[in-house]
Amino acid sequence: MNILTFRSQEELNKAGAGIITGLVQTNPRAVLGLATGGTPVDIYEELVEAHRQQLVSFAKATTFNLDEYVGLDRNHPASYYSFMQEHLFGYVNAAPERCHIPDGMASSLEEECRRYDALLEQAGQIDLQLLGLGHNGHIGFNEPDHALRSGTHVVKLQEQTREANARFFDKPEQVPTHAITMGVGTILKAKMILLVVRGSDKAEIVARALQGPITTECPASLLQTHPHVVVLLDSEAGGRLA
Ligand SMILES: N[C@@H]1[C@@H](O)[C@H](O)[C@@H](COP(=O)(O)O)O[C@@H]1O
Repeated sequence: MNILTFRSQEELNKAGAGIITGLVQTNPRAVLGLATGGTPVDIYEELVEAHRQQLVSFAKATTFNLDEYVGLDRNHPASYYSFMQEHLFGYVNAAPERCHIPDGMASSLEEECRRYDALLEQAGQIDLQLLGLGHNGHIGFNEPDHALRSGTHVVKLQEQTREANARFFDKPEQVPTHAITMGVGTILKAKMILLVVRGSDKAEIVARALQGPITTECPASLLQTHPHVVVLLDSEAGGRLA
C-alpha cells in the first residue's frame, strides 16, 4: 500500500487527477470505477480542466459508478446520476452508453444488480477504482457488517451514513434508506485502487482502515489485502497514522 500525505488540497487533487489522466492517456479504453460524495469533487474538476486543455480524452473509456440511492429518480438533484453529470460527465467527452450507474428506480432491484454485474463482467477488469471512505469505514455503500457481499447488491444504509449524506438533500428525512452498491469482491478485483480521504473527522477511521485489523466491521480494511492500492490523504486525514 502506497500512502501519500499532502499538505495542500491542491497538490492532492493534482496527484489524484494526474494518476487518472495518466492511465487514460496510456490506455484510452481504460475501465474506470468512479465514486461520488464530497471527496472526489475537486479531482473531477481537475479532470474536466485536463479535458478542456485536450490533455485527455474519455471518448473510448468505460466507467462504472460504485453506487446509487434506491428510490431516487435519476433526475433528482441528489441522485448519483445527477452528481456525475454535474461534476464530470456534463463536461467531458465520455460516451454516455459506456458510463454506467446502477438504476435505483428499477422495478426489480435484484435484476438490476444482476444486470450491473453482467455489465462489469463484460467490461473485464476495472483498471482503476476511485474510492472515498465513509466515517464508519464503508467503501461504496458497503456498510460494516459481520459478513459482506461480493457482487452488486441492495444495502440498508446506517443512520450515521444517512446523516453524513443529509447535506446533499433539502431535509434529512429525504435521504433514502437503501442503496444499490457494487460489492467488495468487485472493488477488490480492480487492478488498482485509488483511495482518497480528507479531513480530521476521518483521521481515526483512516488509521483503523489502513493499519487496524482486517475485518468486515471496517470494510475499507479489506483494502489491506489488495496488491496495488494508492492512498491520497490530506495531513488532517493522515493525522492518526502510526
Ligand atoms: N456512497 C458514498 C461513498 O462512495 C463515499 O466515498 C463516502 C464518503 O463520502 P464523502 O466523500 O462525502 O465524505 O460516502 C458516501 O456515502
